[in-house]
Amino acid sequence: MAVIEVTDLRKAYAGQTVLDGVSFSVEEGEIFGVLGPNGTGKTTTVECVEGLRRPDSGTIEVFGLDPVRDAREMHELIGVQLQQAQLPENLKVWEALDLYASFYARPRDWRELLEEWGLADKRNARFGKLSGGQKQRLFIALALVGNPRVAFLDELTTGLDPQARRTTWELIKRIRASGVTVVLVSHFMDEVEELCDRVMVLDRGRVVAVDTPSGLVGGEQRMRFTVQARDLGDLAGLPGVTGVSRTGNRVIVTGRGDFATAVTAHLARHHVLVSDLRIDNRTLEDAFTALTGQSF
Ligand SMILES: Nc1ncnc2c1ncn2[C@@H]1O[C@H](COP(=O)(O)OP(=O)(O)OP(=O)(O)O)[C@@H](O)[C@H]1O
Repeated sequence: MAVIEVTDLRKAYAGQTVLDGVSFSVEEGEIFGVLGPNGTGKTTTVECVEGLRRPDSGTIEVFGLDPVRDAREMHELIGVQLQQAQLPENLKVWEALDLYASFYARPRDWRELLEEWGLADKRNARFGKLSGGQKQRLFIALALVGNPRVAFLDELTTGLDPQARRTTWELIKRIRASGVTVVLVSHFMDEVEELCDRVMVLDRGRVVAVDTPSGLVGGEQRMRFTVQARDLGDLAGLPGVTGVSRTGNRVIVTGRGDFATAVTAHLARHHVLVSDLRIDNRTLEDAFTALTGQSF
C-alpha cells in the first residue's frame, strides 16, 4: 500500500525552477531514499510532503490526506527530524522530549524512548552538551515521540564519524523493524545502499530513477586482466557475460552472476595465462554518474 503519493510536483523560487514535475510513491514499511547532490531539490520535495512548504502545483497525498488542507490530522501521522538549530542549547534531554510529546494527541511514553535510544543516563543533560551521536539519537527520539507511521530523516549522519554513522544506521533499521515507514534524505551513496529498499535519484529538480539500490547498480561486475595469447575463444558466448573488450593485451569482461568463474574456467581450458586479474563491482556512484552525467 502506498502511504505517500506525489504527482507532478512543481516549485520555483523567484522564477528559478527547483522542482520540475516530481512524481513518486512510498510504500508502507519501506525505507525510501531521496538521493541527489546538493541543491537538487531533495529538502524542498520532502518539506512539501511534510506540509512545511507549499508547492506551486501538483498533488500530494499522505495516507490520503493533503499536507496543507489536512495539516492537523497529518501531523499525528508523521514524525519530522528537527534541524540542529531548532533546539535551544540549554534545554535538557527530558524537557525536549516532554515538550515535543505535548504536541501530539497520542504520544509515546518518552521514558521508553530514552531507554530505547540509549539516552537514559543523559536524561538531565543539556542539549548543547551532548556529543554529535547523542544529538542525532535525540533527534530520532523526538521524531518518534508522536508515535508516527512515517518518519522523515534529513541528512541524519552528516558530520558524524564513521562509527557513529554505523550506529545511526542500525537505529534507522530498528525504526523500520518497528513498523514505521522511513523517508531518508541523503547524499551519501554508502548510506543509501546499506539502508534503503528503494531510492529516488533527483537531478536538478527531476526524478531520473526510482529503483532498488541493486536495480540501480544493475548487478553488473567488471573483470579486468592481461593476456599474451591472441585467441581467447568465445568469451562473449559464456553464461552471464554481457560484454567483452580488448585493447592490446588488456581485456575487460563485464557480466552478471557467476560469469567470472565461467570466464576463468574457459581460459584455463584454452591454456590462456592471465595476469593482473581484478574484479570490481559497479557501484551506486557509477550508476548515479551514468544517470545524471555528474559525479558526487
Ligand atoms: N526558501 C528558499 N528561497 C529561495 N531559494 C531556495 C529556498 N529553499 C531552497 N532554495 C533553492 O532551491 C534549490 C534546492 O534546494 P534544496 O534545499 O531543496 O536542495 P537539496 O537537494 O535538499 O540540497 P542540500 O543537499 O544542499 O540540502 C537550491 O538551489 C536552493 O538554493
